Amino acid sequence: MVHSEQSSRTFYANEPVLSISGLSYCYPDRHSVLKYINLKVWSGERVGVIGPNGAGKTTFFLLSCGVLKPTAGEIRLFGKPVVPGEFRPEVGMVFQNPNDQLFCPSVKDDIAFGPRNLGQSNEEVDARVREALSVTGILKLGDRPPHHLSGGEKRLAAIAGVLAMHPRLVIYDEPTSGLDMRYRRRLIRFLQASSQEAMLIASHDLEFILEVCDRVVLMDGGYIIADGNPRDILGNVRLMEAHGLERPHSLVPHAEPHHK
Ligand SMILES: Nc1ncnc2c1ncn2[C@@H]1O[C@H](COP(=O)(O)OP(=O)(O)OP(=O)(O)O)[C@@H](O)[C@H]1O
Repeated sequence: MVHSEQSSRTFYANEPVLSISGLSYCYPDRHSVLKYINLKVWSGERVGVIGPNGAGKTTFFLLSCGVLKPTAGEIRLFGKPVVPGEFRPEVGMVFQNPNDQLFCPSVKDDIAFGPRNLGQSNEEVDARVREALSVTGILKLGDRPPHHLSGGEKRLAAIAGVLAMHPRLVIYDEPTSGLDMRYRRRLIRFLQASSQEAMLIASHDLEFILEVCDRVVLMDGGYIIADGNPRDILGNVRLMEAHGLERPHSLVPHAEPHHK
């Protein structure tokens, strides 16, 4: 495995946010999709998870938040084992398709749904809804029906719904898919400014990963192939090409000679 200790930020924490050891998973109709994964995510880290189609990224996320049950191995969130099916408000997942997450008559109701189910008071629920609308920059959308929103607006509404739960780990699956340049840029700024929670972000948009993440994990064939500094991993042409990926354009040296 390629490993780089270098990171653009320093983290201070005794206990990992997420600790995964010996994690393996097989879908009922398939041989193994994840093979003995070990990983620790620390407080405040923004970890990009990259890899070709079918590498196992989404499966890994569904296991991390207790939607799927590991075939082998252990997952701990803040030191406590993840029990499949058990609700853990410390972790929130933003699904690839926001339609999977939005189901209430208004955006505000959707955002309120989680905190209300946590048993928060009406005042606290209202405060969290306002805060989530504000940090995601969608205050004007609060009263709109989610199914009338554009794809980009829906994505921000789905993120707001997750943030209203005050999670300490947020998992984003392909957050830029379907976003135009303006919404993509808004999302980048928002994620760069988010320092409270740790993040796991799967994306094929490698320029986005470079802008947002301070650590990258490269997965392929159910294995973690590399784990380290985003520029070291994404700039490693041989490594990237060996796993069906391309070095992002912004990491191509300007002085590189043209091939004839
Ligand atoms: N419900 C399922 N039942 C059986 N096999 C599945 C199921 N979901 C995913 N798989 C298989 O597991 C493997 C990993 O899929 P997964 O969605 O985790 O990959 P991924 O890295 O997220 O891919 P992508 O980048 O295309 O989203 C793939 O071969 C996929 O076909």
